[in-house]
Amino acid sequence: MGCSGCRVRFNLGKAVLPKVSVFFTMLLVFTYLFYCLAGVCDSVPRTLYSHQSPDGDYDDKTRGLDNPRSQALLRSHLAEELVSRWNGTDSAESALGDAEQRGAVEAPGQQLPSPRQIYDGTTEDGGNGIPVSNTFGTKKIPQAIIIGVKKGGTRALLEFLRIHPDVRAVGAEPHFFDRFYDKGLEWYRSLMPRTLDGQITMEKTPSYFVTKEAPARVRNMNCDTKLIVVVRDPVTRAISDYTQTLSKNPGLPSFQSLALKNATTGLIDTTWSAVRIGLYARHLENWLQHFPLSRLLFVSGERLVSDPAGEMGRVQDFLGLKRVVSDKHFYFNQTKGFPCLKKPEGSSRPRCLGKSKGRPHPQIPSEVLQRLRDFYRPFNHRFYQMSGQDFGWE
Ligand SMILES: Nc1ncnc2c1ncn2[C@@H]1O[C@H](COP(=O)(O)OS(=O)(=O)O)[C@@H](OP(=O)(O)O)[C@H]1O
Repeated sequence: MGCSGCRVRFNLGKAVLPKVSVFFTMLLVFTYLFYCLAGVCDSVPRTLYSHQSPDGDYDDKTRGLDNPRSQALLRSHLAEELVSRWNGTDSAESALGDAEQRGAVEAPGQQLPSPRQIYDGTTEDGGNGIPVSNTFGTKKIPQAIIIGVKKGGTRALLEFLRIHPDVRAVGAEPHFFDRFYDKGLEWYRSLMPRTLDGQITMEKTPSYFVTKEAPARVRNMNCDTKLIVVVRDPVTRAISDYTQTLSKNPGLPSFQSLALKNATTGLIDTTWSAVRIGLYARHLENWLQHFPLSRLLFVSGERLVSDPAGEMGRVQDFLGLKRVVSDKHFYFNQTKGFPCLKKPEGSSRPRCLGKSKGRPHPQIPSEVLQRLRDFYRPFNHRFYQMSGQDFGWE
């Protein structure tokens, strides 16, 4: 009896099953299309999270994003993703480093990276190995910008900040306020990563600090923008700047022939950008025409190397962030001679910034160094007065 019943059902199934399965397939397809049209598919996490939870558990937890617990969870996953971004720094950094160097030698308007390339931090090969398809949150104009100085340690600061779960930043330098201002604010905003409530959007473009028009432009965007300047002894900074250009143009004249107008008189050539950028007091004057001092934070490039956690504490306070980035995130890499990020919990290996950061500098004759120190001294003192901080450069 049981057997015949089965047979009957089996026979019946044989005849009806194809139609039923077509019906259910169509039903599933239409339901899916309906949900997509209703916009639900857009909120489903894609590549960024799919690898984190193959069992689909993560999707269930993150669907209700207006729930603060879910947002916190998502932020912690973003933090993991950002830490792994640092861990991929060697490959990513060479692309970024190249992009930065290109920026130093190319005319404005050339090699404009696409918004997606800028967001990924890969302006050339597009392949830094970071899955970025975060579809949560909204793109906002930055609330805080690292405006300078070139070769001050701006990349290190940005990368240290990026491990903070409440910071989201563009990988490469957008150069909006100096080169691409005519693209408009919407273009600029489109370059930004998406942020959730409570997260800060940031970017770094060190040339803003020395761009005459930049302060008024940033103020027009938002007069409450927080501005961070990483400053470094202007003599070392100039040599670092020269070293970068030399790495691209091995035939470059010597540092001293570029720094001095006349070797006999020892007159400094202030038209050389490597020298001019170090006149911090002059550039700061320009910014103070448009922003109160309280909107600016000066980070010591030297202390960012000798005490990264200490400087990061100040930066996080200034940005109104919880002090998440601390001592436990850093270790000093003897081979590189710089602080690097430790292995973050549950993530992969420790990483340092790439080869273009922390390069050996050429030897400069001591009398040229002395001449430059004498030249910068009054400007440095003026800068200490204006900023209310003594950076101890001598
Ligand atoms: N943790 C860590 N690792 C490596 N390098 C570090 C770090 N902290 C600060 N620095 C210093 O950063 C200098 C490069 O500065 P920037 O990143 O501002 O350069 S750039 O303007 O973006 O090209 C770079 O300059 P050079 O030493 O001349 O290469 C470094 O001295």
